[in-house]
Amino acid sequence: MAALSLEVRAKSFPAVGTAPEKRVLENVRLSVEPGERLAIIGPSGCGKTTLLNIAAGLDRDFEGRLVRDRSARLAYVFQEPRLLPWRTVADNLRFVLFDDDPTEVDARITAVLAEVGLEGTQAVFASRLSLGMARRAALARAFVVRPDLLLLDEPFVSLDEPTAQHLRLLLLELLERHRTTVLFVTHALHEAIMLADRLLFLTASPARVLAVREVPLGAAERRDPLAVEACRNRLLAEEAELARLLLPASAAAPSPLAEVAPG
Ligand SMILES: Nc1ncnc2c1ncn2[C@@H]1O[C@H](COP(=O)(O)OP(=O)(O)OP(=O)(O)O)[C@@H](O)[C@H]1O
Repeated sequence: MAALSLEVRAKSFPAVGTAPEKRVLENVRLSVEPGERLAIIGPSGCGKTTLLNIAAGLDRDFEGRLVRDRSARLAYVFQEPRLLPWRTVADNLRFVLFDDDPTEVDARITAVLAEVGLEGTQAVFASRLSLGMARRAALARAFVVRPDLLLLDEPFVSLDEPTAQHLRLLLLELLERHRTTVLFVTHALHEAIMLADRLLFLTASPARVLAVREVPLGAAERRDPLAVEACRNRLLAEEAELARLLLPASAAAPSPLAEVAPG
């Protein structure tokens, strides 16, 4: 059985004031197998976050069907870290572990903070963290629940490229170590190639599925920026429609920096 199976026949946001009703998603189907990592890629504002919210069960106002094991533990890393600034790092993690044995909780928090490179920060208030550290803490809060299904919405947006790359490598390490099932959203094809097994491309709004492609890279190649770049260029060269979707018309030479800007 798939870890997640979703069919959105239609999703619209109702008219508000002078803004008319907006159709965002149309006939989008996807499924994620246990242990698989699926990336959703599409232009800014096409409906990626909306789709992720539906997959999470946060938005039930759509035509279609969501099938997910209700007993599966779900973690969601939002576009913004969404930490509670008045709580310490440890308390932010403790907040999502309320059902667990309190004697085990501290050890789990210490271990996961070490995994994300935040050892020794238990007592630091979240408001004191840099954005890079806050994003690490948000990853720690997701992994501390040992999720059966992890949803990520552009988890490295607004970071400088070296920091983002550092965190991508860290996330890849965590995903491989824990064999986590993942559904994640990004606008950056090189990030998707690095982290995902399969890529689902959405059209501009109202979003439909444009294409689904496997990522033919092994663990070592994912960590090699040149191999990722070559894979990306191959994909864009083979698929004219993807290139039109992801590259500005003026882009002469494909490069990660030429991709659509984050929203
Ligand atoms: N609650 C809402 N009410 C009305 N319109 C909304 C609402 N949430 C999102 N939208 C609109 O739906 C469309 C899709 O938004 P969504 O955030 O899902 O896109 P996205 O692909 O994730 O964008 P980005 O790449 O900028 O993160 C946008 O036009 C957005 O303005």
